[in-house]
Amino acid sequence: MSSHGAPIPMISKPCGPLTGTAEVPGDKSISHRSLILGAMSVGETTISGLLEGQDVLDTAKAMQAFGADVTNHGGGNWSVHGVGVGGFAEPENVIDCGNSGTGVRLIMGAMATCPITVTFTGDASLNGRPMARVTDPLALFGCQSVGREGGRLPMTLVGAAEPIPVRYTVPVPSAQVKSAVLLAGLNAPGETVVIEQEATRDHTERMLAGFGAEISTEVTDAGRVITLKGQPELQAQKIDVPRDPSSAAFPVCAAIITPGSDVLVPGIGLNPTRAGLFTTLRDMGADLTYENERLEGGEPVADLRARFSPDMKGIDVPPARAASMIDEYPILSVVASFAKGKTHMAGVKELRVKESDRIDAMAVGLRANGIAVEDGPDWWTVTGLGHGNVPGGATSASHLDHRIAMSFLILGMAANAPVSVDDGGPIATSFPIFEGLMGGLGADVSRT
Ligand SMILES: O=C(O)C1=C[C@@H](OP(=O)(O)O)[C@@H](O)[C@H](O)C1
Ligand SMILES: C=C(OP(=O)(O)O)C(=O)O
Repeated sequence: MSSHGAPIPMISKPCGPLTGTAEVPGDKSISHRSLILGAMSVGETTISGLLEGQDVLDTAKAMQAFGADVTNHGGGNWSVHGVGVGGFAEPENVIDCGNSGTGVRLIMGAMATCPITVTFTGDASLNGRPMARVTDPLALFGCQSVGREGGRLPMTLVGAAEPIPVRYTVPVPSAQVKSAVLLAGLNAPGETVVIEQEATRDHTERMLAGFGAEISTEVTDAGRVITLKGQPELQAQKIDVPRDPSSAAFPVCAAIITPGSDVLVPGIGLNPTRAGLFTTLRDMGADLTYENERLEGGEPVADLRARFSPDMKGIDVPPARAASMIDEYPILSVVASFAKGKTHMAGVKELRVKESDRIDAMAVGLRANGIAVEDGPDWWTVTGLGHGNVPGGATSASHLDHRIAMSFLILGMAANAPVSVDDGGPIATSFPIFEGLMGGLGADVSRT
């Protein structure tokens, strides 16, 4: 992939209606957790529908380096023979998590209460992202760390030989921080308690319960209080990874902005901690319906039907919804460009510390394509021009950020002139079949 290699410039040209069925790959968050929890279990965990994006492949490789037996059986079917809670061996080499914040932060948590020393690194994007948000709470367990200035990778962690349990209030809305603390708590005696003021994606809690840990969540005035009993024996599971709502966002939004489109995106999880974008699109007046609503593995799932929506209006996106759509703001800003009026997005400071500063990356790129964007430290406003009025025509920098690259390529499908990105390589981290899938619906996306 190009975050370690040559850039892959790409172009997206205005296209006719997008039609057909878009089967998006497995959920990235659940795929990482399946491999990590499988590696911390006793017995063989089998996984179907694993996302085979580079982020997840890097986590698979890491689990192998910690002593788990990870096997790819083909067709998205994988198995992990775990080493049990506290059973991680010391890797012989540096752990390279590539572009993945989820991978590195969850793995740091998982090793922090094992008596091993591990050095972590990543690509230029990951090595610029803040890690103190994870190493600060891990220090409370007794895990030491030393990294570059500002708590950046490469970084070495010395796991606690005699970990103590922790009570920790997460200071930023982050499922990665919450999950790192919970995974560290697995190998500490007694109860580890994590308090989050804003609800973030709850896959770690749900999956830990599925693997047999004693974990409970109480909703209080202080927020969600999550209590985990340490040192359980996790039991291997059979996991069927659902399709990723964050990937579904791209064909859904493409259909909404491209004249004449009608696209079905089947089997998408509507866990309320993930589905904020779809609510927002409906609030803007998008023609997005949920068909065949059902429960799968205890989670709400539906087939999404997205149709061209010429009459959308800009809205104020409620800040309380931010955590449930945090990865979807870049593509929402593209849809907002085709709505009439201003879309205001506030309470989104976290966007500045993702694979790129996503507010800045989108603001600069949208302006170059003829859209007015204002921004401040934790907010931005996009002034939509309505359908048929978005100029396009520019080449944008993707900053080693898959969501920025995909968002601009979707913009090009409905703008008046083609839109290019300097590097589509990072798309392989989360959505390796993006180009073929969008092409199959009728989009004109290619490498230049
Ligand atoms: O826990 C996870 O799987 C993720 C949490 C979010 O990050 P933060 O926890 O930093 O908000 C999200 O942006 C990321 O894509 C996946
Ligand atoms: C923020 C993201 O991922 P990560 O933090 O795992 O790099 C993302 O996929 O949008």
